[in-house]
Amino acid sequence: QSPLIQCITNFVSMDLMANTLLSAGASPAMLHTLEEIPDFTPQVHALCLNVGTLSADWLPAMKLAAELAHKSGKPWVLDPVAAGASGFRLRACLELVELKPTVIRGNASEIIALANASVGLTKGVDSSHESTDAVESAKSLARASGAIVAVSGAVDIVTDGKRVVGAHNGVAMMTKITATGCSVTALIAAFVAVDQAHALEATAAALSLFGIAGEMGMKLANGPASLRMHLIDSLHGLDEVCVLAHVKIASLS
Ligand SMILES: Nc1ncnc2c1ncn2[C@@H]1O[C@H](COP(=O)(O)OP(=O)(O)O)[C@@H](O)[C@H]1O
Ligand SMILES: Cc1ncsc1CCOP(=O)(O)O
Ligand SMILES: [Mg+2]
Repeated sequence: QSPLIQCITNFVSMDLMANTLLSAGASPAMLHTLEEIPDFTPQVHALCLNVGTLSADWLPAMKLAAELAHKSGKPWVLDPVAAGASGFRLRACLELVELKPTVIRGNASEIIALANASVGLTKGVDSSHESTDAVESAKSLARASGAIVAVSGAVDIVTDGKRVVGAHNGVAMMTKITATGCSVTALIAAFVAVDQAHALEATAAALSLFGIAGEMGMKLANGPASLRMHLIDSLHGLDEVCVLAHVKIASLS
């Protein structure tokens, strides 16, 4: 279906995120100017908001885009990068959560910070927790927000507040490439755009597929830089037979 995905994202991630969407068959558009949002956002199939390099002047565009997506029945996905790193960032993330994201995807430390509304000891954009440490936080955030919540890590956890699913694909080397988390959030937006009625399943499938591409890519890679290239090539080359042979999604609840 090649869904059109609007991404308002951090400067670090723009290239890898756009290439991830293209290699998966979606159409990325990195449009973030406030003046363009009223014309453009109602036309997209899904929206991805990412606060990685947030500054105050970007926030009104993010909020307007989220409101328009919600109003026009389009899914939108939030990546609360480094949510617990500062009061400014945490407040911005909490305000965005109020605007009804379809999915929230973060690493474990981000989901714990958001669920507890707490600023604290952080490693910035990286996680200092395992995804399994964040299951209860993810469930309570899902219940409080109405969003599907995904926690990435060695096991990617996806919950709607009741059901909990684990996607077990991926390789640890993916954490050594900047913006893989951002990019899988955008991939989730593309998957949810195609199957909005099954947002939990679409989220788990996107995480699993990205992980499978990482596993395939790792067979050809020598380190993070070559994995970045082979991850994109592998994502582009995935077919149904390969996905069905490697997908590892299991119920955890
Ligand atoms: N230990 C791991 N083993 C396998 N895959 C991992 C591991 N840690 C993270 N990943 C994968 O790397 C990608 C980025 O996740 P993560 O590093 O948690 O996000 P972020 O970059 O936002 O912190 C995801 O696809 C995730 O499944
Ligand atoms: C390094 C960095 N700094 C601000 S945003 C960003 C990218 C984070 O990407 P990811 O969360 O996917 O690791
Ligand atoms: Mg991240």
